[in-house]
Amino acid sequence: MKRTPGFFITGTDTEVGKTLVSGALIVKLRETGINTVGFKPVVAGTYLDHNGQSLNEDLETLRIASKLPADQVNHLCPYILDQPAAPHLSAKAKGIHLESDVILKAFHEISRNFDAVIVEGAGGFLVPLNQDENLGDIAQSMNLPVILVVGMRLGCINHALLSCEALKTRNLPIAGWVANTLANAMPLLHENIQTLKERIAAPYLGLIPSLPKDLGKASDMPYSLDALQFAAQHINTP
Ligand SMILES: Nc1ncnc2c1ncn2[C@@H]1O[C@H](COP(=O)(O)OP(=O)(O)OP(=O)(O)O)[C@@H](O)[C@H]1O
Ligand SMILES: C[C@H](N)[C@H](N)CCCCCC(=O)O
Ligand SMILES: [Mg+2]
Repeated sequence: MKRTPGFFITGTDTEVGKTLVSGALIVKLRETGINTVGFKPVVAGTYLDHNGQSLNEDLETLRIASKLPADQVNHLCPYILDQPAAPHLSAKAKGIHLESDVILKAFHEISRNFDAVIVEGAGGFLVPLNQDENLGDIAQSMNLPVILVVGMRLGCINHALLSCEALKTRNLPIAGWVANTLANAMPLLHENIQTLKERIAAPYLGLIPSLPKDLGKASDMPYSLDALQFAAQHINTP
């Protein structure tokens, strides 16, 4: 396997399977001996576990995949906001100004201790960070090849092609794209994938099927390691 500094995982929208793909890639890279960790620039939305501790589902998934103990979850994200909303708005409601410098510092810190970092974006590619910056700027500063997760539902063709244009405008290399089946498979799934294959100038990394019932997750809970391993079997690493 080629050496990789990691990937920036973006998606056609929020709730399209970025966390599933990020966790699966961490599992895959770790299986080949690459000491890989997950990272999120910002998360919005927390739940209370049975001990009353405030947790975020994406960070828990990335932590479990990265084989880190519970008390190290804060290393995976500099901004943990409680309200599940657009991050700059959740932050503003709490009087917090999201700073790219803070995010990049946390990213460089964690990068020092691992061979590869899988960075999961928040929402789609151009989600705002503050009045002047967005997640696309963060991806550009991190200088990682990008993987686009396409949530296979009606409308995804347009969202995927818009995302590719935005990536191209920023000269960000697309290492590949993943088709992710959401809970309900869409009509003409394979024809939709073919349409995208003909239009996205980057390798197709595979189709993740709908998770089997016993591997499905409650909406605000993390993915299980079994679910990540299932997804990992269906995608290639670029
Ligand atoms: N292959 C799949 N099979 C069944 N359900 C899925 C699949 N992929 C994703 N889902 C469901 O869709 C929801 C969104 O997935 P996920 O959290 O991975 O998206 P996301 O892009 O990371 O969202 P966010 O923008 O909030 O980070 C989850 O609740 C998950 O259960
Ligand atoms: C809270 C949610 N799960 C995501 N983490 C954030 C999604 C932000 C979407 C903003 C938008 O594009 O309108
Ligand atoms: Mg996510």
